[in-house]
Amino acid sequence: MTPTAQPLRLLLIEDDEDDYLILRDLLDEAAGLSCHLDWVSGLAAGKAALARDAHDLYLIDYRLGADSGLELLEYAGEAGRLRPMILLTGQDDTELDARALAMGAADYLVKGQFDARQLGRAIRYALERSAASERLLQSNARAALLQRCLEASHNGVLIVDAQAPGRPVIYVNPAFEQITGYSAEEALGRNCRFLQGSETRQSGIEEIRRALAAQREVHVVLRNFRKDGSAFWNDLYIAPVPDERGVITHYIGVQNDISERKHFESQLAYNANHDVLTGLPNRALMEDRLEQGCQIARRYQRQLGVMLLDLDGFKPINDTLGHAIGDRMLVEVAQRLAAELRPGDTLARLGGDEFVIVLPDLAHGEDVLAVAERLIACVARPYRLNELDLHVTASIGITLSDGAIAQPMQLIQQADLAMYQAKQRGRNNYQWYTEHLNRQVSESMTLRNELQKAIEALSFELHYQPQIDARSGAVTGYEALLRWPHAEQGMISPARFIPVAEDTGQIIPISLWVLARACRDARRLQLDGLQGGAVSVNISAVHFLRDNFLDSVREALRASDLPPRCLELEITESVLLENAERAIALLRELKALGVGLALDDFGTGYSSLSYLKDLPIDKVKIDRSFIRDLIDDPRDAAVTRGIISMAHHLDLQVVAEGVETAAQAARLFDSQCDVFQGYYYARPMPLSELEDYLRRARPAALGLA
Ligand SMILES: Nc1nc2c(ncn2[C@@H]2O[C@H](COP(=O)(O)O[C@H]3[C@@H](O)[C@H](n4cnc5c(=O)[nH]c(N)nc54)O[C@@H]3COP(=O)(O)O)[C@@H](O)[C@H]2O)c(=O)[nH]1
Repeated sequence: MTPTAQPLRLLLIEDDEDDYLILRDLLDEAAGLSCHLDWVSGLAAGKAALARDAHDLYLIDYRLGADSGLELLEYAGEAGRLRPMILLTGQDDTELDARALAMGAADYLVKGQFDARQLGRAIRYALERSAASERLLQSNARAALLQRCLEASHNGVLIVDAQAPGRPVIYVNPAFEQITGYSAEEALGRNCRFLQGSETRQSGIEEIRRALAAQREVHVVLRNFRKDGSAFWNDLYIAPVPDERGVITHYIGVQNDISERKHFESQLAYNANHDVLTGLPNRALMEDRLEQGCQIARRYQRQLGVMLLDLDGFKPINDTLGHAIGDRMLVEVAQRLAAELRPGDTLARLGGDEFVIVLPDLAHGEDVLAVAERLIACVARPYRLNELDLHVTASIGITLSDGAIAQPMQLIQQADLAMYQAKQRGRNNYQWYTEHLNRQVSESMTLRNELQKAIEALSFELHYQPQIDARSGAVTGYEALLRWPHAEQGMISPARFIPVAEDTGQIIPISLWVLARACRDARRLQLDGLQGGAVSVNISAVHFLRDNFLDSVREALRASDLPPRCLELEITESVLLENAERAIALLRELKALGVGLALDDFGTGYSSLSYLKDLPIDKVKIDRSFIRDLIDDPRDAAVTRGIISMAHHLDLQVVAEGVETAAQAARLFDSQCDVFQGYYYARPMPLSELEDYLRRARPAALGLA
């Protein structure tokens, strides 16, 4: 009986008041029973009281007028009332006793045959039995709920008997069956080792053994095997289950198949280190391999070779045929390169069409050359993609190390410099990194910085070199030549800084300044009454190909008020390289504007004669490399004559550059060359000197006619 401070509340359902009074007196006498007795009479009042459920125990008389107390037992049973009920009768009837107990009565007492002590004991027993069965019911309900939870769980659960020999499995839930493929019948009675397959030496298993020995819980991830032999990652939590005395009687294991998560994690780890397109190591993994390579080279006194390979001609394929084709080509390049390397080598893709090759174990540094040659050859084979034969080549920069380098990534920078050099040297070749190359690059960096300061301070000058008419000796024009007076290095040649400026884009402000200054100076000469003809300005292909080049010419003319016919633009064949049609269209617009056009350095570089007839130019300038050996080398003389003849047939004037001697001038004159320019006549000079020169110039003194 639950100990309570409150007296028990009892209800007597009885028609006879005398019986109520007798019972009340007996209860008062019953030792150890503190209770309060209520009384109702009749079946209806009894049902109502049962429905209210306000009492701890009911004493029900068998005879309720014409009704039977058994009806109340039945009613309570149907209503799910669980309070103990004791049936009281006037006579001892075994059959009635049995029926009453079957219908849920806790006891059966015959009126007049029990005393206070017996009544008290009957009530106590009834209450205790009722409490016990209520506890049992609750416990059964809880057990049923736990069972349902285990059955519904997505986690596999197994219970092991810790006391039985071999610790057999005594329970597995359906999720366990589903994860492992073993049915409960197949799993029960066995030790869990059957899930380990042959992998019994996993560190997790050791950990489980230690935990079980120490009787503590453990969480491990094991590689287990399903019934069909396939492996799965088992995220397993095992806890010891003690009984009331603290003795471990069972172990419960909760397991989860985390194979998918493991796969995803390893995919993530793979992706973090590999290029998704080609599957090659990416920059991160390459860095790692590079460091390892340096360690190997140091430890075993070997050479480490690092190559940076960049494809030539990949961009136009990618841009014109689309990225799908470009991607397929990159994959094929990766496969071809990989096939040329040894297992210990690393081929990585840095992005775009750039690959790194790390050769960590070279006996001789030169061994890298054979590899480079193989790589160049394999890349150059045609690619059959979308029924097209496509071609790319490779430029490779190579550097070597003995591994003693604090920052291995510097090797990539070195290889990059060498690769850039390979590009400059016509592509489809390899170049070594050298200290000299390094110096060149760092000089070029310094030059860039200084050039920027010069641009900002406008510390350039223009010198002018006269051009002489071969027949009359008159000055027909003068070429503007840029000069950069440097505080420490003196006059820096444009041949040195213009290529750097073209690379960096610094050529644009420089070129705009030259154009504006040349137009302004030419206009000043005109206003001073000096007849020098047109001023020729060298135009970099980088500037020429800018969208607003035409506007910048117009602006220079407008700002200086120079008539367009007094300006001549010298372009080189390189302007035609990228987009010849666009370049020719632009030349036509310039022509329409009224400026003169000359093709500079003719005979060098691209020199495709087919386009020459379409160019709206006025002049070609024979490169001074032909003039230099004109007298001694009959081939140069022949080329020069050929150029002059061809130009005349196309109605173009010919200017010879770099005329240094009278003999050269005479030979050129004989070959019908129209205009001479060179030190023989005058060196490039500042504007003030040009003014004097033009004042002094006498056609008869200069001409050969
Ligand atoms: N985009 C621009 N390029 C420019 C500009 N100014 C010059 N340049 C180009 O730089 C290159 C080197 O020019 P420079 O050192 O000025 O040399 C020129 C002449 O000084 C030189 N020359 C002239 N006569 C002789 C000679 O008899 N012998 C000899 N050894 N050299 C001589 O030739 C250069 C002229 O070249 P070109 O332009 O091809 O007529 C040079 O490529 C310049 O074009 C500029 O403002 N913008």
